Amino acid sequence: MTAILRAEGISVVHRTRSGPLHAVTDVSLSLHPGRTLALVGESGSGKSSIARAILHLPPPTAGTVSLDGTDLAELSARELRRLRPRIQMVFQDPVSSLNPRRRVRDIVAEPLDAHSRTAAAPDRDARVAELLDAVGLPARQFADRKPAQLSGGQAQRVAIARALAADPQVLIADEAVSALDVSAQATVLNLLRTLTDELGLAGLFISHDLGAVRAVGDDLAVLYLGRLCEEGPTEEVLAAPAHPYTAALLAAVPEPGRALGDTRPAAADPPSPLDPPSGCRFRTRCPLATERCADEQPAAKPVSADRTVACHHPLALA
Ligand SMILES: Nc1ncnc2c1ncn2[C@@H]1O[C@H](COP(=O)(O)OP(=O)(O)OP(=O)(O)O)[C@@H](O)[C@H]1O
Repeated sequence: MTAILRAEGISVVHRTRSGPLHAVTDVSLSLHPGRTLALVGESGSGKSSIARAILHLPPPTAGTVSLDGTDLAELSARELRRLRPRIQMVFQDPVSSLNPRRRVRDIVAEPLDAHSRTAAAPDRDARVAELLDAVGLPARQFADRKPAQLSGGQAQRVAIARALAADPQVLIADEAVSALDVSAQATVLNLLRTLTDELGLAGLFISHDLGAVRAVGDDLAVLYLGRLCEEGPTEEVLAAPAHPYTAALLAAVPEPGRALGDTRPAAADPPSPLDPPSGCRFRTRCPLATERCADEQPAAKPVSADRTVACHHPLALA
């Protein structure tokens, strides 16, 4: 299967007053039409930094991002501006991402207006109605509302309709359901799933919540302190995690060490990306860590046909 978007070996280093902060290190991801990759990790693990690097906002410090075979680094500023709408993003806080003074019909039409793709007003209205329909908001009822007259879930669906108006190939949802109540979460997760299936979009679903990931991601990539721990089909990874960190996340307890039946106290907080541990970044919280883990960064290795893990002591697959 050919990927529509490839990020290869990307690193993101933020300059801070305390020195360089390694938010993302040597991460590779591929997104495929009609599939969604869920990227999961704790707060600060570098998820949003990856999303911004994919859009070249700004470009990654190292590595390449290519869309449909085009390396974004080879484009002029103008070409990049023209290509960027092919990758649309939906953010965590739907209400603040919508202009409070505009009506839903004008918000959804923003990408159409920007590119003057639809000349006549009736065409614009018809397209807006179609897009609102696609996200389950009947135009008759919603087109004239303002953001304040929408629930959080409805506002998020308007943001998704606006993203679709740009006719994207890739849809990135960055914590797009985290701020919603449980039933709105389910609606938006189902919608994202349907849209990738029906429109053949390639999805990147970013979340700290494994429950949400289970509902939407075909494939799962687990991020810890800026590095990928493991990757593979979501159901397989969740049924039998190969990386101790994934196992700890799944056990859903605050102390990963305890989740694995270890009695040593795990480090209370994840280490700082200003001074990440040597070798494997998870080793300071990992009950299976040995000296080798401190000395040597584990490379990503295949553990089955379509799964990889970066660990010196991977858990046995059932
Ligand atoms: N512009 C910036 N300047 C300096 N440091 C930054 C910047 N943006 C992010 N960081 C740092 O980079 C690391 C990764 O942040 P990022 O926002 O990518 O993580 P995240 O997984 O998306 O977390 P969250 O879910 O909390 O947003 C964090 O330590 C963060 O403090």
